[in-house]
Amino acid sequence: MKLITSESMQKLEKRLVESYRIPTQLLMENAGRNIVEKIEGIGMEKSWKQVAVICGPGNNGGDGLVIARHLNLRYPSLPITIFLAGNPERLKNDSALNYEICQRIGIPIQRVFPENPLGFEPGTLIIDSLFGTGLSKNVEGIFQVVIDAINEAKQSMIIAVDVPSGIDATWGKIMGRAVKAHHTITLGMIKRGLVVAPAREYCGTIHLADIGIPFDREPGIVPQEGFLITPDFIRPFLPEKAFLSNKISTGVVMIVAGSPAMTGAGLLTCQAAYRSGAGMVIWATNPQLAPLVKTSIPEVVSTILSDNKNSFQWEYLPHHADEICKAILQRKCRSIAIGPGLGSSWSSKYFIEKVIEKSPVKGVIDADALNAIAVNREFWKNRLQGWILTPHEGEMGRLLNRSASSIAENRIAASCALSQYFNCITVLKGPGTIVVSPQGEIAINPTGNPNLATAGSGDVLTGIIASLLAQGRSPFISAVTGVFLHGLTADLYQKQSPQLLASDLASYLPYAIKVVKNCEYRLPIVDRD
Ligand SMILES: NC(=O)C1=CN([C@@H]2O[C@H](COP(=O)(O)OP(=O)(O)OC[C@H]3O[C@@H](n4cnc5c(N)ncnc54)[C@H](O)[C@@H]3O)[C@@H](O)[C@H]2O)[C@@H](O)CC1
Ligand SMILES: Nc1ncnc2c1ncn2[C@@H]1O[C@H](COP(=O)(O)OP(=O)(O)O)[C@@H](O)[C@H]1O
Ligand SMILES: [K+]
Repeated sequence: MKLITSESMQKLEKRLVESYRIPTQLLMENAGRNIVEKIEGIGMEKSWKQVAVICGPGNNGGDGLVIARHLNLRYPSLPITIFLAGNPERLKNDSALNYEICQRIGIPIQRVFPENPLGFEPGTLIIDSLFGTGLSKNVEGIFQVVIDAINEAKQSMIIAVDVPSGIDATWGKIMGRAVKAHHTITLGMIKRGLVVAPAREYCGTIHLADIGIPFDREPGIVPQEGFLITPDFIRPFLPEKAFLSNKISTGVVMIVAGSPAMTGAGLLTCQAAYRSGAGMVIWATNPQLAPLVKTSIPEVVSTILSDNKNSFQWEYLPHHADEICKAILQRKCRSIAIGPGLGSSWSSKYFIEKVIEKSPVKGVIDADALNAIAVNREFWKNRLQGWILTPHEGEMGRLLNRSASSIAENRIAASCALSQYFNCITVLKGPGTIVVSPQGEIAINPTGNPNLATAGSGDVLTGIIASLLAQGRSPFISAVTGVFLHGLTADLYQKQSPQLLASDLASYLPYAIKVVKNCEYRLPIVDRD
């Protein structure tokens, strides 16, 4: 499902208004009335004491004025007040017209001044029409006061019109302050910034309302600025074993993960690779771990790396890289996953770099392997074409030589920067995982929940993506399909149990695959009814 930026939405509307000759007044009317219809589906079964429609200085405020009028028509006994933040004399065109209509109808309008701050009594339905896609700078002064008052309202429901005010609808940034809505009814198309963190948390449930423009009639003119991953999109790329397939033709994965202190990382990665359809999983393991591998996952084939004769504790050494490259060829591996639980010693860093440099196949670079790349980032610039990097914000910060908090502020921009720098596919993990290609394709994942914040869940993701790669999917498609399935597994599991372990995730994965295959899953965040 296509996502759109604020700039493109405004341009597109202008263009379609011209080509279809739909007056903008009609669009605002459609927007307001269709939003009222959605509001009726969402929140009118409760008997609200009053409705507060908070209107700002632009067209988003104009939508609010139309909403107030239609609510007033449908619920004549419900007290409705319009709170206007801004000077009514400076309202323009359609907003000015709707302001006048509301005045003439006699809907109470209260102008908001800094000296008489807003407060909402419990039981208020609040419609946030302060800012939409036209927000152009950080929210300050009276607007900040209004947003704080909305967020402090008790026993109320907050419904944001188009976007929660204070959100940058292109990048998903919080512009100083933002309304924390229970529902967001977005107009025409889903704005890209709504579905990524940190903004996603401010949107509540996202609904789509139409404004009377046939956006989908001319898909060619809607720019490619990102898409939301959907079950329909990933369905053709799910694991599928052909009638004549054998374990090699299905796909062989090489896993380079785990160490004596972090065995679980390797086990989870291997398990996830099998559960997502790989024909054979090879684990490059060390002599100390080999017996454990056999008992934990009997299906795993191990390539036992040579013993370190002179050292008490086994560790990864650069010459092990040659052994792995040899095994990749011998075993006909089609992808590699490297990183989880490898440790951060200098010898493991050299080893990791050597594997990535010499490996005959490409794949997923995660965890300790990301940190090894980060230490030598200038060397790796532009050299990771075809590889998939799966950092969380901390790892991404190290890779870009920036703080994790600056990554968190604008996750899409950071992901694009990483893909550009290393020429790689980027998977920035976290709520609303982002997948970006060096060509600028941007995919946002709607699945997943905070139960995934558990040790080892990233290792499972690495195994899934590497497995899909081995099954012949392209790197971008493997990443997109992998993050969706990983998050969906957690969402489905949550219905059965509030606690998720990474090993549950690996075991439950086939169920998520089945649910998508059988078209049994609908995205919960978008209500198209
Ligand atoms: N363009 C169209 O044809 C349609 C637009 N619609 C609505 O129009 C909205 C976009 O309208 P606008 O472009 O007028 O934008 P907004 O209504 O989001 O706000 C823009 C206004 O706010 C001011 N402003 C921006 N950031 C500010 C800040 N931080 N502090 C103080 N003032 C600030 C601007 O100077 C401008 O006056 C959409 O979100 C949607 O709700 C709908 O009515 C449907 C049709
Ligand atoms: N709050 C959250 N909401 C959704 N997904 C989350 C959340 N927290 C973590 N995740 C997901 O869980 C996984 C965690 O991976 P990672 O940080 O590498 O953990 P680990 O190294 O312990 O395996 C990622 O796929 C991430 O997207
Ligand atoms: K708004």
